[in-house]
Amino acid sequence: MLAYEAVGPASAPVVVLGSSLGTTRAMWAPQVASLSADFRVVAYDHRGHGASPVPPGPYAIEDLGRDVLGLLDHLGLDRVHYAGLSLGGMVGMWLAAHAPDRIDRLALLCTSAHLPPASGWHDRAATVRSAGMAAIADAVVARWFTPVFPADDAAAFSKALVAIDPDGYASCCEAIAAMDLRPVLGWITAPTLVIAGDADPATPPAHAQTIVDGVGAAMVVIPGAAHLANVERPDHVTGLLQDHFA
Ligand SMILES: O=C(O)CC1=CCC(=O)O1
Repeated sequence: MLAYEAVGPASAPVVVLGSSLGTTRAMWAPQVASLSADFRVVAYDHRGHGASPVPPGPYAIEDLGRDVLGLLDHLGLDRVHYAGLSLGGMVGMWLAAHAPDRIDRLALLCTSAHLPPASGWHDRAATVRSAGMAAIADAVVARWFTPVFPADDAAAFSKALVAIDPDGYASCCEAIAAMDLRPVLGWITAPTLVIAGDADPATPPAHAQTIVDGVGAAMVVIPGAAHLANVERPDHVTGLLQDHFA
């Protein structure tokens, strides 16, 4: 069972939050306090991350999506809103396409339906398996925040990244390498909001546009945000999620 935390009124509509590769549910701290005033917020750790189990890899996005369906079943939740950033957004697209009866409204942040080249993900998986998470930390965190983001805060995210299990992280890299969700975007019927950071070098706004074109979604580009836009522009992102799920 995935590790999770649930905050907010037990009878309120549920918002499930899926985080990015190399982070835990703590990534959503800037949103949880505000969202939990009106929603039951369930933030979880992907398999291979945080306090969730690390089954043997490689993983597929479908595996991560079925983990979330298992969590919903465990919690007795038939239908929820879902917001996912990056890897969390990939899981959100899979869920909304393959389990449309379980997903009410969908928010996809700083994510992509297809993120080649696969060789880059296999190289990254091999690096962390042989040399550990510290070998990739500086390069990864440089894509998460713009240069004006406070260095101490970036260092805290780097420390959390280095604490992720290398096998779990590598197996999620392999899931991204094999992912191509473009053919199923048209299956998504949930009202969808796509959010991009204007300075995101990992999943730039062009990737968001592909999702918008495939789903028929609304799109917002956040100024002054790199990949972890919900951390760098917390109030803007929280407001968008509150409006979309209201
Ligand atoms: O780690 C990166 O390079 C950016 C990223 C891609 C998928 C994800 O969750 O983060």
